[in-house]
Amino acid sequence: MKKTLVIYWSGTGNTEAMAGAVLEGMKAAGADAALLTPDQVTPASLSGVSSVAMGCPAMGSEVLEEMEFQPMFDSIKNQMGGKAVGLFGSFGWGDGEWMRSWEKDCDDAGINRVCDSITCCEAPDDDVLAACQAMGRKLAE
Ligand SMILES: Cc1cc2nc3c(=O)[nH]c(=O)nc-3n(C[C@H](O)[C@H](O)[C@H](O)COP(=O)(O)O)c2cc1C
Repeated sequence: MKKTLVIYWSGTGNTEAMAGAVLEGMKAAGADAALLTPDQVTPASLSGVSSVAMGCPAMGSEVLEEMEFQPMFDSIKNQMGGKAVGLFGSFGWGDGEWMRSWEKDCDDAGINRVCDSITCCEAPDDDVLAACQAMGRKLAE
């Protein structure tokens, strides 16, 4: 059974709803899948994990959430080699710049992004939740 993770930060629940749908997809595909917030992530969390979905909304000025998520991401980004990764998150008024920057940061760190990133404006609708479930299934393949 594949071991997978969803790691997310959410202030008002929009990215949390996306994370829940990714987790559902992983479980539906038979993975041993867990949902973690940044405070729950340690280097040991990644041990034996083959795929990781990470979710964070656009915060600050088109950046990741800076108090919890960004430090957690910085602490693990060099341990993601060999893992399949997907990114997701909600935004409000921008054009998705935060996600493009995050993708570049991942690519520069050699992280293997295997799915198109999923973004949505504010709360995810049914189509977005279905796409999140599909991301989870793909990461559990
Ligand atoms: C402090 C703060 C900064 C934000 N900065 C941005 C931003 O730079 N660009 C953007 O599109 N949305 C921005 N937003 C809007 C959030 O990304 C949006 O409300 C999102 O749905 C929140 O997701 P969450 O419910 O998972 O916390 C910001 C929201 C807050 C509270």
